[in-house]
Amino acid sequence: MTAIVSVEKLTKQYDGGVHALKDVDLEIREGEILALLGPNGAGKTTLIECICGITSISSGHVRVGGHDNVTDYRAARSQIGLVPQEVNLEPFETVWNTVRFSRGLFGKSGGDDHLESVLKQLSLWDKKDSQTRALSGGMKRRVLIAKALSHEPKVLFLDEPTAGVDVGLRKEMWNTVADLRDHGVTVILTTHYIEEAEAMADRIGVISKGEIKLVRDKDALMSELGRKLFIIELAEPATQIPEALQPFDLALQADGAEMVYTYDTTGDGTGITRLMTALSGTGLKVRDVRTEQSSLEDIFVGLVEGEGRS
Ligand SMILES: Nc1ncnc2c1ncn2[C@@H]1O[C@H](COP(=O)(O)OP(=O)(O)OP(=O)(O)O)[C@@H](O)[C@H]1O
Repeated sequence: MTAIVSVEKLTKQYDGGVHALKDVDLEIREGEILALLGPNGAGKTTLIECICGITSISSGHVRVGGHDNVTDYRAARSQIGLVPQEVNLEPFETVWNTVRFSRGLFGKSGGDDHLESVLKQLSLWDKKDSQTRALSGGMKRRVLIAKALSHEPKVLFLDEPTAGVDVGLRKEMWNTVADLRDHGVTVILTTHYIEEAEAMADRIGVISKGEIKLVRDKDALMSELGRKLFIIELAEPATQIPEALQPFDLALQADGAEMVYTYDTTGDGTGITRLMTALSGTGLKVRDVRTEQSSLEDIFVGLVEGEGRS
């Protein structure tokens, strides 16, 4: 694994005493999409701003592409593209001039080929001569991404890319980000939306009260959560699991009124047919059956319990 960003024991205490980040360790892999999920005030923006060098760090180290973002600030910063939460475009400027200007801010001249390929990749090439005020909301957000990619960074940060946008635009943004990843861009995004992390990320990091609670491959997390409960409500409560049902490892709940079978949705078969066949031979009468599933939301809520709303 190559780490493009490496965060070591990062602490941030704002003037006034807020301890926004506590001993954060994080490695971001080249080519991945990492979603940082956390409730309001968890420290997501502070973490991004510390990595990007916008906010000073209190202690610890951040390296971007091997460059320390304090002692080697310019080199570290040049590797980063940052897409802010707010759309902050010059309304009367053309798309082309907007991205050229951003590139110039990093002291880079030329690069028209790069800018052309970025605009094409983001489906903005036919809008290059349009003023930004004439663009749709989705296009404006894509211009922000084009600006952030104008100086050829290695890693792109998106701070809540879909905050306050409608469902259609949100899906459009998900597709754009997936496409960027397919073109080799490393993406770190922050979000409140669990379904957004689920839709886009290769890995998910959960941050709460300034601490990273967990960083896991999404697929591993999902397969862990892929467990489902098949609940059999009995007409008469049972005092024990009948011998014939022992292989199914059932649990009794609700004072024996329910038998619970846990199965893995990612496996080949659920085993429910075999269970029901075995059940019919026991003489137990079934009132009803239902299924329940644990979700990423359950885990998330468990991890950040007691904090602001997500
Ligand atoms: N400039 C600042 N000065 C003092 N405290 C700050 C400053 N910026 C953020 N904080 C505090 O640091 C903590 C983390 O805030 P941060 O904005 O990083 O969280 P967040 O996870 O991005 O939240 P949100 O999802 O609401 O944007 C909060 O308690 C916040 O009030």
